[in-house]
Amino acid sequence: MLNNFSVSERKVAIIGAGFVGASIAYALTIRKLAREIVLIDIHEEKTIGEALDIQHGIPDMGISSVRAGTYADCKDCDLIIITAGRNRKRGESRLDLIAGNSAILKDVVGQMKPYYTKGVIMIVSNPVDVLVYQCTKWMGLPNGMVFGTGCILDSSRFTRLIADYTHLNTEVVKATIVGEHGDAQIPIWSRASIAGVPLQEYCENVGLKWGEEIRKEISDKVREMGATIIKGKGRTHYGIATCVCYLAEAVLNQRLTIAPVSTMFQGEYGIEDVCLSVPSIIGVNGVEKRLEERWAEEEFQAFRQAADKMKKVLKTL
Ligand SMILES: NC(=O)C1=CN([C@@H]2O[C@H](COP(=O)(O)OP(=O)(O)OC[C@H]3O[C@@H](n4cnc5c(N)ncnc54)[C@H](O)[C@@H]3O)[C@@H](O)[C@H]2O)C=CC1
Ligand SMILES: CC(=O)C(=O)O
Repeated sequence: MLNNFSVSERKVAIIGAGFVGASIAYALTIRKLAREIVLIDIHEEKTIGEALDIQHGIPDMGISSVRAGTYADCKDCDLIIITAGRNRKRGESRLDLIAGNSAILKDVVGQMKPYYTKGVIMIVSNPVDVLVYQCTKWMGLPNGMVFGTGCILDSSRFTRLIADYTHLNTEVVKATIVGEHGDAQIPIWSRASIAGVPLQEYCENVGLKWGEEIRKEISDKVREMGATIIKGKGRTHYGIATCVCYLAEAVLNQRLTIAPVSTMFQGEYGIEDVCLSVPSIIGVNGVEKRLEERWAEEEFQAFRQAADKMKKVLKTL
């Protein structure tokens, strides 16, 4: 399965040209990751404006053709990114968005599906784990071809906070959040490392204070980070745009990577019929495999609780 490569035309559709969709289009362009980017949104005039604005960058800094389009442009896309949907307001949780954004996703999938011929579908809209579940069921594609950005953004925040605490560059920190992109997220402290050295051992080595109090402070900050940013500026979009670029590179350039993204479980960790994030191998077919890692017992327990919580949420749909 991992060797099932095909030549990608690097055509990307982004459905939802709001802050997140436009930031993704901009980031993909300056990273030169796509040959063609089509923005699709119910607000046609705004979408044309976003596409023109991105197209007018210095040519040497971006080679994509960026334009506003329609659902017919989803034909032959290598990657379709869904960002349509409302953002949470101050004080709301991501799960408060279910009814509204699920209806929007239904509309989007209903309009996109007749034109879908191939390619991976990446969900960004919230609540991402719930919407990945619905889109997976509605599209009926092989497992992993629909996936959500899930906990990649949380893991990026986690990595940043550990790097800040240890005064190191983020590149040497390896740290992952799994579970829900939401309150039931789980930091996998048992496997967090600095250049391959377990985090606790590293801190002892360099004489940095370490223990439950510091772990809790960092975990709480990561869980609240989305809300903290929303309190400040009303939304988040730059962080997720770079995460999407990273994942798009794996799909479009067949650059296999491992990241904690959300897909439909099929018995891994004894869990099925629910979408959550675990470190997964990502390539041209989306999620090729969910890795089953050896976490600490309390991390497994928290993960199983996250799955139970998500199953209860799915029953309300
Ligand atoms: N997964 C993650 O880590 C993150 C997810 N998000 C989520 O991304 C979503 C988008 O956020 P923003 O771009 O800030 O919101 P926004 O309000 O700026 O943009 C949403 C866009 O969706 C469009 N839209 C609404 N209904 C549509 C439909 N039926 N068909 C096509 N387009 C439609 C709107 O016209 C609008 O342009 C939200 O659900 C937000 O919570 C945001 C940041 C991080
Ligand atoms: C909006 C959101 O889901 C986040 O920034 O985490």
